[in-house]
Amino acid sequence: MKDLSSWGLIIGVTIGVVIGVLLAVGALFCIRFRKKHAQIRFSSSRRASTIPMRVNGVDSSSVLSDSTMDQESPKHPETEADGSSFWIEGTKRKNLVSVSGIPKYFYKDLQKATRNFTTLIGQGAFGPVYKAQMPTGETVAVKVLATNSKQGEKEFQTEVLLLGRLHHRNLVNLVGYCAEKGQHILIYVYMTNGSLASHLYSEEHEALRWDLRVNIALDVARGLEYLHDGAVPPVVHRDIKSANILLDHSMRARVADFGLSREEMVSHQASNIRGTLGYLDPEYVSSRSFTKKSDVYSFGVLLFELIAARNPQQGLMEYVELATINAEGRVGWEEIADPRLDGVFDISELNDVAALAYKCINRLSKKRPSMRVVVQALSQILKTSHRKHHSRRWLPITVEEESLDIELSEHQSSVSGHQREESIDSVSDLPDV
Ligand SMILES: Nc1ncnc2c1ncn2[C@@H]1O[C@H](COP(=O)(O)OP(=O)(O)OP(=O)(O)O)[C@@H](O)[C@H]1O
Repeated sequence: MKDLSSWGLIIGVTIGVVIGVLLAVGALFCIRFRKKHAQIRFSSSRRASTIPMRVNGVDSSSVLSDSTMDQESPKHPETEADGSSFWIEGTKRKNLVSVSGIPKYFYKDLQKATRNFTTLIGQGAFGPVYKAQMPTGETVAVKVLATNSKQGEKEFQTEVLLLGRLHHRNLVNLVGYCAEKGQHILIYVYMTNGSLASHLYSEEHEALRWDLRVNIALDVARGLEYLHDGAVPPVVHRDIKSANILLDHSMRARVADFGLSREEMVSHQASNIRGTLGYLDPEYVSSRSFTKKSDVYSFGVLLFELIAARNPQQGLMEYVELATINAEGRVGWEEIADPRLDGVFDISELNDVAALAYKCINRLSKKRPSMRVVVQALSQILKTSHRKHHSRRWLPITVEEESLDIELSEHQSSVSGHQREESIDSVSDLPDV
């Protein structure tokens, strides 16, 4: 009897253990299945919201000619962990982030911020641009896509997708967009000092000092270098011109309007040619194939614009060609210097910048330097200028000279703070023309 009850106990315990093990295995299986299911759901939603066009240009950027430190445009202090800014909190559409990670905004809030679209800054080929005062006090530029433009639809999609992945301190970064009520709107960082063109050609502004012009050239070169060599895949701007260079409160320059493909920009004289007359690479015009070197050509024209303050659509290049008869592209460029400079510039520095510009506008694209080499050359020019100013400190100088010197060195140190050691010594080391 005792034997029988102990057998019963053993059998009972064994059955209990078996059931327990089966329950544990079942529970484990359930947990693993749920985890896996959740993973599949997560990755498929990520796939749906991520367009595999490019990885973020910043994360994937290769080492550029100047330091990659602080390469990204300055982050707003109130930047969320996911990288999207919430400086227009309350205006930004809640829980809605676009496919490109650029925050989406309500139309009615933008309407309010632009006082019902009455704060017009200017009108571009893309549509009108308004200044907007956000509830947080932040000022932004709001570009409303012309609704009657078919091409505008494409531009809008291209720009939001592309710009969402491009960030650099020398680019006019996109900070938001709105796609509502048939309207397509792009929101950009506001550039207080307007376009470079307005500073070169409008009497409303004081003449730009020479040192500022060289700093602006370097800023633009860095922005372009990032587009060419830092972004993955590379971006060719296609419309580098002084109207597309915008200046912030401290006169630092940023490249605007990249990623646009406007039909309105098509020259009326040569069909299917995109860009702006006066800046167009002649090789592109004949071959119809636009390359990074076509941007380099337009940048060369921009450098001459900075030197001479002459509009490329009003004979700048003819003026340059005349100057080369004597200068052979190396010296004597001071003849074409902007009269508003009043002769206040270092002649050898101006000749170096002009010689660089001349190499950029070589008719043969393969003889033009890359933007990386251009950045190196301009950094070198600025470095030499900075050194000259420092060595002059040992000579007796006037009070005015001293204050100008301090101002310049402050500006230069903010520029050179993120430069790496250059690998070329002078402009003459560039590919020969
Ligand atoms: N982010 C910005 N901050 C301040 N002003 C801006 C900004 N973006 C554009 N603007 C100004 O708005 C006006 C229109 O600019 P937009 O870029 O649309 O055209 P554009 O460059 O003048 O001409 P196009 O479209 O033919 O290239 C210009 O005066 C420009 O300086």
